[in-house]
Amino acid sequence: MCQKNKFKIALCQTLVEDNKENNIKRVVKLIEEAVDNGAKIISLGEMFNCPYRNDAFKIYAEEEGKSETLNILSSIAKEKGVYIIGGSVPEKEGEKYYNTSFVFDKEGKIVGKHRKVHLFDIDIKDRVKMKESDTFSYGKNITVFDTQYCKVGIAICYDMRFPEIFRIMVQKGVKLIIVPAAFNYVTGPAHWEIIIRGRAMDNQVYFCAVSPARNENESYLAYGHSIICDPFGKILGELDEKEGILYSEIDLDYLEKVRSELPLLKHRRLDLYSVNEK
Ligand SMILES: NC(=O)CC(=O)C(=O)O
Repeated sequence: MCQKNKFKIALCQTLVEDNKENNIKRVVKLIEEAVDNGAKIISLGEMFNCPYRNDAFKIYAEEEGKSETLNILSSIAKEKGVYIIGGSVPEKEGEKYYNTSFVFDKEGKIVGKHRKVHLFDIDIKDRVKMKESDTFSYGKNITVFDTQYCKVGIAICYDMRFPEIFRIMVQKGVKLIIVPAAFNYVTGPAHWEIIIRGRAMDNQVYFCAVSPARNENESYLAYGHSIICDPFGKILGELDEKEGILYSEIDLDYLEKVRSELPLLKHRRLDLYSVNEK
């Protein structure tokens, strides 16, 4: 029996190739396996149906309401009675494109939609270059939604580097944060784990980051290493770079214990923190 304050989460780290149908087939297979293993909230990685390349985003983009990918996720969420965090997909709306995560509840309804708010425009010389803003427009919202278990916050990849949005999520009552993300072979080893442990520990939340698996035939080499960290900053599990599913129990009683024993959120000096920054 699933208690409301303890439940199993599954992070599906799938390989992404230049073939949408195959990408979706892989995702469906792993979601079904996660359901069979008792997961109640299941998340996919950033760009799970499309290679992480500017020249692919517009070709793979779909519109909400007419999207084959979203229809499939909605049907499985409903059929299996689970929440699905639909990683992210290239979304088209009018003339604009977004890197968007759609969230489905147990009835298959969209209950959350996050458009990446910080676009990944970087140039680490001779190693990794990406300019998402060549294709995507900026999202404008911080995204939280309710589940039967707790409030959940969603961000996408590069958003993870900006701590302000997670503190706002926590002020809104979030206890679990899920970030579909595709760090790479350079920034992953350097920053992935330290960011995730820091965000989990400062905000005293469960923090999950879900990557695609690494595809050595692609130009962008994803880091993989999907990970779950508890509210004390302890890593509960981490994959390597290959396809797989990471499971963990989320224990909201433990979260309350951490918050009451080490009351960081209560000890904040809100009178000191505001700055007029341009
Ligand atoms: N891919 C991203 O959006 C971010 C990333 O790889 C990083 O911040 O590093």
